[in-house]
Amino acid sequence: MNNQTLPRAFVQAPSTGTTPGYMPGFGNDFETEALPGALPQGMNSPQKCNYGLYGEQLSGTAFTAPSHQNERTWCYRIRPSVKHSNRYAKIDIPFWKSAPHVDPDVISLGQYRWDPVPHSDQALTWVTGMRTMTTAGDVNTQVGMASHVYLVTESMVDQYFFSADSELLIVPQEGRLRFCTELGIIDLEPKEIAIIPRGLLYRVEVLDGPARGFVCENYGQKFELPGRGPIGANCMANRRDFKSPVAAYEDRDAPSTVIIKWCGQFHETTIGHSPLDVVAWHGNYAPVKYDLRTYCPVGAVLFDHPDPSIFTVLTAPSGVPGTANIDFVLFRERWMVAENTFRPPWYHKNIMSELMGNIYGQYDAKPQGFIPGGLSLHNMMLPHGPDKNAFEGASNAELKAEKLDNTMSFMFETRFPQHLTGFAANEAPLQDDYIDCWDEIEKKFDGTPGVK
Ligand SMILES: O=C(O)Cc1cc(O)ccc1O
Ligand SMILES: [Fe+2]
Repeated sequence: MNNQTLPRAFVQAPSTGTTPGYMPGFGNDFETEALPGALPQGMNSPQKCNYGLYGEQLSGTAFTAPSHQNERTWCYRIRPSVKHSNRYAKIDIPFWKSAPHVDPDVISLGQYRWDPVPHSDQALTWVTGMRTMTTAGDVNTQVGMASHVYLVTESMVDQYFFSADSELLIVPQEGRLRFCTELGIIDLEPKEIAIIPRGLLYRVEVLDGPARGFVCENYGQKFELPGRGPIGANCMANRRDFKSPVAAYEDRDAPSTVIIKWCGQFHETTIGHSPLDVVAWHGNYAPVKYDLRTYCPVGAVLFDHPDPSIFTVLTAPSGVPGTANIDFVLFRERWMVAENTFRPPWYHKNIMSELMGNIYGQYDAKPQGFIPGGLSLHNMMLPHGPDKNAFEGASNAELKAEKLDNTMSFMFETRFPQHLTGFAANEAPLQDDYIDCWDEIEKKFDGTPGVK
């Protein structure tokens, strides 16, 4: 056994605890071991690893990616992941779709809004309970995204999953889930988000169900923190508020299945043990969670309404500077103080496609109809903005300092048009009358000067 001294920042995993342990930071180079001395020091590939562990690298970026973007993690595990007992067989997961997926019978051009997708009496896991609402781009060329609603009632038992296609940004709206991953355990509840990286194996357990939420499946370059520009080094999302799990492993022999999403298709193989057998790891490619209540919004302090990019929590670049594959934007509680200003979002058409979800409360541009658990889609270049009531209310409101309270909605905004799935168009509770919310907007112009 190798008796090296543990580094100062070392975090010990709880071997049995019910509360997972976390390490703060976003994209840090972490190191963590569940057994003392399991992590080699000063090198990655000793001739023999301590405890008889196998060393294995998980690369999240090309080997040659620029160093500030290069991400990989070294795992020290009971068995190498290549040990599975049969070839991959295709399986059908009918409601989880991938781009390109253009249903010829569905019209994606339009302003759309949905009530919360209801639970059914079906037992659904993280994999079978995924309901794709929209797809954008192309999973094979690694551009674009899909948006999903998850409806989960059952824990995965001796079943594991990974997506080779994507990282998943998870936004819970109801219920609590536990993500038991190769790199440790993340518990997740509403007002928090998590990112599960591409290729990382995990099992999802229901802590408090049924669970519902939203997922942004990112086919492209990883989410990162947006540059703050002149805002400086603080506010918006701060790195220390992101938490990655400490190492936690299972040494359990049980016939199990591994489901793999690969190029938009699902496959299964069998394995004789829990693959969550990483005893120690170090690196910067890791799952992470973040409490949205720690997001520090920056906004207008005198007049006008800035572009919503001011509320970007995370951005996934597309290769075109400043034009994201996906921005994840948060509309949370904040003070409204702008003078002589129409304070809610303005009317607009946007080259980017905006999918929104309501986590809780009321959204200022749509005081009615956009309810917690609900979604809306304003696709590429389609006009939208405040409904009639929001417009009249905000145009006539006394402009004192006002706290927008009890509000948390978000947007997955992508440079690619989003195509509705058949599920979104025909099975999910689409509000047929959504566009009527702008019906009553009247012409005020009569050719005479003056405020109307
Ligand atoms: O359409 C929406 O409600 C999202 C949005 C909010 C905002 O403050 C400005 C622009 C925008 O697209
Ligand atoms: Fe918008």
